[in-house]
Amino acid sequence: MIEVRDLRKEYGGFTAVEGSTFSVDTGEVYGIIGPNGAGKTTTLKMLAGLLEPTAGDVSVAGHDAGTTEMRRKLGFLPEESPLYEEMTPLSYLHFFADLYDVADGVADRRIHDTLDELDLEHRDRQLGDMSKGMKRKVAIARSLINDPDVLIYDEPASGLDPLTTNYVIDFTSDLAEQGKTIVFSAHNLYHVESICDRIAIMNEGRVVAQGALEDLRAEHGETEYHVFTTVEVPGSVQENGRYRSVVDSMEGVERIRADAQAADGSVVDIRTEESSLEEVFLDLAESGATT
Ligand SMILES: Nc1ncnc2c1ncn2[C@@H]1O[C@H](COP(=O)(O)OP(=O)(O)OP(=O)(O)O)[C@@H](O)[C@H]1O
Repeated sequence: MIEVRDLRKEYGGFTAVEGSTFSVDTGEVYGIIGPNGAGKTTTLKMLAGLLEPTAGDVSVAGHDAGTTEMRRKLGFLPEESPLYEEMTPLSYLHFFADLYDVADGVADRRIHDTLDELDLEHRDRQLGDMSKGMKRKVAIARSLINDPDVLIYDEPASGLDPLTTNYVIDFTSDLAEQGKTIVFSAHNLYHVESICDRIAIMNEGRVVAQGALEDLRAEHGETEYHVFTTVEVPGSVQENGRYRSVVDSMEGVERIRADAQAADGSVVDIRTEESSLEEVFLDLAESGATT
């Protein structure tokens, strides 16, 4: 659905994005994470056809980025969505429906259905008088006005309280279940972990790792084995009447088993702990790894 090849963006002499190559399948949720300034917004804007790449290719649903055909298939949610403050949600959304040539009857139904799904109250209040969360919901409704196949969301839950954040993330996940293809950036790795099929980690303009979380963990993460024994073994700490040792390999587990047996004890429990996305991310960001 989305193909990105060798994408590069320079601002003046500064390279903000370099050599990005990835693809997103139909119905997939693809998360882009990375520290501040990694190039996420720049990448998303190029995907949405709002920023001309210095080099490289982007195609969305078979159309080049920026073409009218592509825009009709796409909904973009910017990181900050300035709305026309004097408009109400209804007048604002009808205005954009007109821009997309959505027939009046269809627009009416779509706007009300979407605002119902988003649980937006006070639809006749001016946008300038609405809370941040309400404004974000209106911006999300705007991204859906043309019933696009592809959604590009730049930090959809940025600056929202935890309740509204959960609402927006769940809503995004529901959109994916309805078959939309979604690319989004986020700073909250838990959200990315919970709803993304695949993830790209960006650092200093480059995609330094990408894949399903399990693959990223296998390639860049670590597995820790927490081994509980009935007796003290070298390196163990006492915990609730037993002893816990932490090792990073099965050989380590076998060594502890042998140590425990030699002290007339035994292994009573082994727990596996995988690196979280946060740990993989921090390792990659700190090592400045590149692909
Ligand atoms: N219009 C611009 N002119 C010059 N430099 C820019 C411009 N827009 C972005 N940059 C620079 O490009 C780099 C990437 O910025 P970008 O906004 O894409 O990062 P980001 O990963 O989205 O960051 P954040 O998480 O803080 O939103 C940064 O160093 C930024 O300062």
